[in-house]
Amino acid sequence: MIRVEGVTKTFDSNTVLEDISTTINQGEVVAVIGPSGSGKSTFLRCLNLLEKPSSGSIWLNNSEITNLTNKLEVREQVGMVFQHFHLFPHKTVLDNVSYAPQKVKKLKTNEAEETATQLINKVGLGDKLDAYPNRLSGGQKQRVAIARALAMEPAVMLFDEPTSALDPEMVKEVLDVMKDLAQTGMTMVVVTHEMNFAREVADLVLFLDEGKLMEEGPPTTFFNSPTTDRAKGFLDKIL
Ligand SMILES: Nc1ncnc2c1ncn2[C@@H]1O[C@H](COP(=O)(O)OP(=O)(O)OP(=O)(O)O)[C@@H](O)[C@H]1O
Repeated sequence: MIRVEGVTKTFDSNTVLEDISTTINQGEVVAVIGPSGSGKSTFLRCLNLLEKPSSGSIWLNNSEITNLTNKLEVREQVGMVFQHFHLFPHKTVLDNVSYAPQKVKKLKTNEAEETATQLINKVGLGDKLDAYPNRLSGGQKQRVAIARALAMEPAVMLFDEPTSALDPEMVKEVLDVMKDLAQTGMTMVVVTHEMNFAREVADLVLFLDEGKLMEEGPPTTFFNSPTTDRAKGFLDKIL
């Protein structure tokens, strides 16, 4: 579904990703793990062209997207959830979720609102349809952000440290929504520091260090028998 071939990303003279190649198959949940500054977010942002690779190519469903000028086409297919929610502050929960399908997919208001309501119910916020973001907790905001991304019916969902800005008691409610989503067969790429999520939910772990893809494999292999000193050192520090 997503193929990454020899992707390198350089900011000025700083090489942040170096010759990354991997394949993310349909329905797979991929956890991207690594120390701070290892390039995880940049890798994720290359997948939906928020960052353009300096070299190499990205393929989505066998079409190369690396040089597409119409990035909207990619964003429709690849949803993204950020650490800091980015909800529209002056729109209600319902309007936040139904806005893009009306604007971009040209859905009629009632159609968009019907789908949005279903998604908002699914993330457990059916009683907050008319609430504004400033009345929601961080965990609730993030669940709205997930519903909003899903409203575009993406083929792939990217999550960039979706629980890092949350108070600890709200982390679980967001991870639970993500687990449910994984069970529906959604293809998901998740940059995360939540090792239990990676262990329990991911099909594949990508371990990045200093911009290099150092290890790639199922979580049991990565967590139980990492092969590189870098991964061993990282796991020793955090587990
Ligand atoms: N737009 C940018 N311009 C210049 N340098 C950048 C830019 N974005 C990221 N970088 C640099 O790229 C490197 C990797 O950053 P990135 O955010 O991808 O790492 P990360 O592994 O996600 O880190 P963290 O876990 O701390 O979020 C860092 O040195 C960062 O300063």
